[in-house]
Amino acid sequence: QREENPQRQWSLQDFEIGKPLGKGKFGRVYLAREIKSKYVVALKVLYKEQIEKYRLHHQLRREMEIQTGLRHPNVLRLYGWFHDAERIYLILEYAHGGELYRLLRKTGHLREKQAATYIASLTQALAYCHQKHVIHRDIKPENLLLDHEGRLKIADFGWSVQSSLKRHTMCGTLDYLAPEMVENKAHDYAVDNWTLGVLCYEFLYGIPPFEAENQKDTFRRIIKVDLSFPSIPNVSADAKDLISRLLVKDSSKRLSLQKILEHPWINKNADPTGTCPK
Ligand SMILES: CC(=O)NC[C@@H]1CCN(c2c(Cl)cnc3[nH]c(-c4cn(C)nc4C)nc23)C1
Repeated sequence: QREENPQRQWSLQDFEIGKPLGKGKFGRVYLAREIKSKYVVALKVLYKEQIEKYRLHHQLRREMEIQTGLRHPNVLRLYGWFHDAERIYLILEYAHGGELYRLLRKTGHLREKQAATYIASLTQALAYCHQKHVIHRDIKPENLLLDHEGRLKIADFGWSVQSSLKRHTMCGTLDYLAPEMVENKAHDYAVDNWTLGVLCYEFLYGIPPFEAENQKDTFRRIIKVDLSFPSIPNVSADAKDLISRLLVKDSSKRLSLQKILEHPWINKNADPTGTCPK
């Protein structure tokens, strides 16, 4: 049957391949340009044998169906895909600003206006995803990209799920896991709210809140919600208030996405255009 928006059949011959941009989960991502339109994209190349070996084709299919259907200024677009004998190619939006992670490592920590702007963008993107019944579950700085105007883009929906009922599968890296995921309990949308708290803390202090020497200690700190605020850098009381209302063990008591957007710290500091000029 015809697609919702008729995707023409792409092939490798339609693109000029540029420099490698980095490693995704199961393949490399290249800068590329569609020859006719000169449109610049990121081309994610995945090896079929890897996908089969790790039995990931259903997860990949889910990622592709989910990301193709999402249209939001803070969600990286998946324009289409094609394959050849050994590889699957995802035609992704190219984020000119690169990984937020690098910016964070370079600057150490973000200014409050910058951090609030990114948290507001992430919250709006998650509210959009949740109303489309999608839980990302893997929001971490490595999966956050920046466009040419410094606008945040959530990428890599590899672990996102079409949430019908509560999910039980383990996923994500340690620092960003909510207690109910660490304790392998049923979890739902509210895991993304917890992660927003972790990210907000990391944007402002440069380190995630429950960082520890090893996994066991990180797990223990998460389950205990062992949260403390360093005195350096000096962070506003409003910011700490928002973080404290997100890093709550009982997932039903975490601040809702709507309430985050109404929080005083967001209202005072977030740039409505999402770009937050220097
Ligand atoms: C979230 C994710 O999939 N990360 C792994 C891949 C690394 C490059 N990916 C990019 C993807 Cl999928 C899209 N756009 C990108 N832009 C860049 C980039 C730009 N600069 C200046 N430096 C970099 C790096 N990278 C991408 C994603």
